[in-house]
Amino acid sequence: MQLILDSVSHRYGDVRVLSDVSLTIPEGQIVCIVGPSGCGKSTLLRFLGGLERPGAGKVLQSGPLPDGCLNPLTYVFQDFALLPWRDVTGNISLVLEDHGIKGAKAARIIDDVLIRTKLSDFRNALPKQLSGGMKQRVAIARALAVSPAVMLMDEPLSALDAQTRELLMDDLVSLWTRTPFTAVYVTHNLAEAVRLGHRIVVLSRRPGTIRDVVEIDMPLDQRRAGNPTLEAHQARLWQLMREEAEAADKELSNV
Ligand SMILES: Nc1ncnc2c1ncn2[C@@H]1O[C@H](COP(=O)(O)OP(=O)(O)OP(=O)(O)O)[C@@H](O)[C@H]1O
Repeated sequence: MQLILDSVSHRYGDVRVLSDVSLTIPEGQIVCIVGPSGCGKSTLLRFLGGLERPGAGKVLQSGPLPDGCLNPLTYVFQDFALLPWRDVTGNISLVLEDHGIKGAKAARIIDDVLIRTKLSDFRNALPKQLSGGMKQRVAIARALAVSPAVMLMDEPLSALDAQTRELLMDDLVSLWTRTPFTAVYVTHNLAEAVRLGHRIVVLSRRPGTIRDVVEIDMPLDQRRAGNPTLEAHQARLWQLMREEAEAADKELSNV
């Protein structure tokens, strides 16, 4: 399934947040969204997920859902959003219980996502016993359990330290390489965007419009820190972001 934003604009009261954003999220790709603070990235994600409707324009879904899909769209948040009183298995089974899936069928799905996220040895751990990186793996496993058509990821690694972020990026790359998934990935971190994004959408300052779309056709599993092509993309993205961030800064200081 692919997601399409068609001329989406929105305002909250007097504040124009997004202006005429048209974008396609192709099946099997990770699309990163970057842009200065407050330009409407999370708002865009909420529109894509159907949590809110834009004031103008359309959000469309096209094409068939993946086999076994329980939720077409699922979120992964920065703060993990795990239930503290449920262990790893319990946190994952929750989303299956919502669909009446229990017993052997649930166990099969849970085993599969635990293997894919390297969590099999931690199935009985409570969230408080886990590091931040492991908690985010549980949140990713829970998202995968519903076989979503599109994962909507809002700064999923930004609460983690730099080393853990690296490890999680490696995990996301190997997850995608084994079974390509579709994701919209909001981040402030340009190194993350060039590592994980097949396509990187740069939004302008508020009201967010599409400033540029950068395509990177290097396979994810060949992208290494220090690669000159990636560094060139990152420098170009920073140039665009810098202009927008500086302009946004000036606007705020004039208020
Ligand atoms: N429910 C809401 N009601 C009123 N204003 C809102 C609401 N949600 C977001 N905003 C405003 O809309 C603008 C865009 O917010 P949004 O969170 O989408 O930006 P962002 O690009 O994700 O920001 P950041 O990078 O800081 O996370 C901000 O000015 C924010 O204060």
